[in-house]
Amino acid sequence: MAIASEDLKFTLQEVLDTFKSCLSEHKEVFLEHYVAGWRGLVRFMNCLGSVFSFISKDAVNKIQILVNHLNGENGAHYVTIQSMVKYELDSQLVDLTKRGSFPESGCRTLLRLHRALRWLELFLERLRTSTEDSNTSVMCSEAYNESLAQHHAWIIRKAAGTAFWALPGRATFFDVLNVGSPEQVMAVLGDTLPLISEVYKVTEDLYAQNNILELP
Ligand SMILES: CCCCCCCCCCCCC/C=C/[C@@H](O)[C@H](COP(=O)(O)O)NC(=O)CCCCCCCCCCCCCCC
Repeated sequence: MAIASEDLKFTLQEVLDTFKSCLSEHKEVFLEHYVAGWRGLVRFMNCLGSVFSFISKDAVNKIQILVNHLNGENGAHYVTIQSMVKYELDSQLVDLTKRGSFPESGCRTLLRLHRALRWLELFLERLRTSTEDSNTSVMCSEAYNESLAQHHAWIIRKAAGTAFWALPGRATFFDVLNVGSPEQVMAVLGDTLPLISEVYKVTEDLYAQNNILELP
């Protein structure tokens, strides 16, 4: 499976690099790189098996909505998350209290990925501090229950919970990451996590300031 391994190696490095290039010096988040980071994550998730495909389908769908905004005629307003929020709110392109005319607004679409980024942060932090006998399914569901689950209906929580049990064990998971020894995996996670946390925090603050953390 040399090709799959190469692919994974590339993906992890890509995730690291894209999250690195997400933030401008003024702490703006470039949407193009944010989306690229998600593409890398999804590619990685696809290698974990087809039980995750209902999750990656939703992520891909949301990534595509954002790419369409970026490439659309108003693309210039979508260069950063900050400019997107300002443009969509000023132009009243966001459903604020109930779903209506703008089911594909950039603001509500990105919010879903943003919440998933919190799951990722919690999961990777658990992975980084795990020991040989830690269980990836448990780490994954704990991270999920502390974050995304609160925003999901019962049926989605149930499906996600079932999929988590199909995750490979820690040793296999680390092999699949293909960065080298467990120590090297820990080091890469240690490099990646602060970048992801920072992007998460900047986005969270922006959404809080604009009072759009609960968009329908
Ligand atoms: C590693 C195993 C992957 C576990 C992923 C944990 C997240 C579980 C999410 C379950 C989502 C189920 C699909 C449907 C979701 C939607 O209902 C729901 C709401 O959308 P709506 O308001 O438009 O209706 N959508 C969402 O919340 C967005 C979910 C996006 C999930 C993306 C997950 C990507 C995970 C990437 C894993 C990479 C691991 C990398 C390790 C180095």
